[in-house]
Amino acid sequence: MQSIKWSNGRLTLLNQTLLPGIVDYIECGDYRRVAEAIRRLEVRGAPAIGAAAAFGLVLGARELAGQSLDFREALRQIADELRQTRPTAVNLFWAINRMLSAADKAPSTVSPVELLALLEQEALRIMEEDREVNGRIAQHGLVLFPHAVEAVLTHCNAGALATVDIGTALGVIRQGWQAGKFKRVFADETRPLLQGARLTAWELKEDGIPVTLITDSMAGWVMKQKKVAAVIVGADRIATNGDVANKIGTYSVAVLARQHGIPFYVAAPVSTFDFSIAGGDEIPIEERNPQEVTAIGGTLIAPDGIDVFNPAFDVTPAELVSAIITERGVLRPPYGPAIRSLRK
Ligand SMILES: CSC[C@H]1O[C@H](OP(=O)(O)O)[C@H](O)[C@@H]1O
Repeated sequence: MQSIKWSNGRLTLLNQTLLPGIVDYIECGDYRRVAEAIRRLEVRGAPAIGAAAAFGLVLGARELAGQSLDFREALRQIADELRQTRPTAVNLFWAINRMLSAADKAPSTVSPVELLALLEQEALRIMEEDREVNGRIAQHGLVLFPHAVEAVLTHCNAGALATVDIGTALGVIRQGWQAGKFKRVFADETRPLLQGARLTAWELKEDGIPVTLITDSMAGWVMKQKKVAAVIVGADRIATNGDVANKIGTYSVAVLARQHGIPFYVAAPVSTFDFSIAGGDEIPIEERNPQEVTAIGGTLIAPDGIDVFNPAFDVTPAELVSAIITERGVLRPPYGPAIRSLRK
């Protein structure tokens, strides 16, 4: 299952809001449709959002190439529109900045058409690098399982649908299962948008990996009953001190894991680290439409107009994180020095 496809200058996104029941695709003819897809979570997951935005800039550059205007300034305006789609996943900003940097490095004499070709190559590199990074994260994750365990738990979806390839947390899970490190995965449904139930359970079932779906409120009891030996989740932004922003509910899982003496692992590429912030309290947390909480599939599950708090992410403090699995290896606390070394 490919979340994103670029072929013959056309961007195709798997519409994740319709999964698992409907497998349908969105053909993005211009950057505005890409921005809408990110806002709607038709494409979602930090690395996937970054890659989609990169190709959104390519579509924008193609639109500009035929116009007589300040190409680079107009491209920066399109980049700003893409930046405003979602605030938490740092990969969005990392990818956009990388694309603009590629354009800025080009000589001022290059034509818009030549810049367009250069931007397309950079977006393709971002996609290919994510593919390679997924594989390296999966490999490094194996060291965390020297002995086979019964099962692991994951929250939300950090799989193929959140990246360009096999995923981050689900990449580790796929590799671990293939290596016989565990026999089953417990997947939190992940209210309110159910990325666990709709996406992770679907991905793992498609791969033939035994998966048990649970509601978010069951995670503690599953741990109390010793049904899982580790937690593996993804991330949307990691601060220099190791604080981790991830889907809402992740912090609760981390606290429960600590209570039950279960290791809590985070799998994330270096592109998810935000070296500009010291701690998690600087991470912007997206708040989304209250109707995501008060309705499911258009059916009201709460009084209409009820007050709602709907943060899409929370921040797990570094002291609750047992290890961070990156493509450069496994980081252990204290995270500061190890994370700063990633920057080089
Ligand atoms: C590999 S990043 C996946 C990360 O992104 C998800 O958020 P969303 O579905 O809102 O894009 C969630 O936090 C996942 O852990």
